[in-house]
Amino acid sequence: MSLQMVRKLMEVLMGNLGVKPDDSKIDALIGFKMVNMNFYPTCPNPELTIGVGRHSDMGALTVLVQDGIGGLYVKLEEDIEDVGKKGEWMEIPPVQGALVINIGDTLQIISNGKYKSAEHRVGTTSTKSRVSIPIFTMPNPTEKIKPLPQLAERDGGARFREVVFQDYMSNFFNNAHEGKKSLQFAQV
Ligand SMILES: O=C(O)CCC(=O)C(=O)O
Ligand SMILES: [Fe+2]
Repeated sequence: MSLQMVRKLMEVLMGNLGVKPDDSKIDALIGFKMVNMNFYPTCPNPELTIGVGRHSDMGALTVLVQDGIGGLYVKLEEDIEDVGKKGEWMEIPPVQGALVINIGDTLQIISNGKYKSAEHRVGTTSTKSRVSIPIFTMPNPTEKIKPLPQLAERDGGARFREVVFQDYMSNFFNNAHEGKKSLQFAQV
């Protein structure tokens, strides 16, 4: 997936909220990219071992390539028929050729909470090792992020304060991950 497609996706997601940030704003929100390569070796005691603890990603959108092993779980934000109840963990089954797109904290902040960042975790298995490659698109470190003014106005107030992304990132990396606690840094 090219950055072009992530930009398009951002435009669609913003369009659904009835806002149209200009191209330079969108580019500033996704302009900083990082690729991780995760290897989860087989684990003799998967029930005692965490692959990645529960967290949300800090950027705008994460594009994730996973192999065929599985082990990525996302927490349901609300009841979904035939899928599960709010608060339950749902495995995101690997689908050949498919990418997983995660919403990150930045998108939650700029949408004034309309989009929720996905809380997720990774489990391990005793029989197969796993590889995943997330591509994180994030705001430029000097970018100030806050709810888009049009949305804050419509909602009768901003639910998040303005933060410089660099500071958000420091807070994210300097504290142990505990679900979506990272977002509290930007809460008003
Ligand atoms: O391995 C995965 O599927 C996800 C990894 C992850 O959540 C992360 O690197 O932020
Ligand atoms: Fe993640």
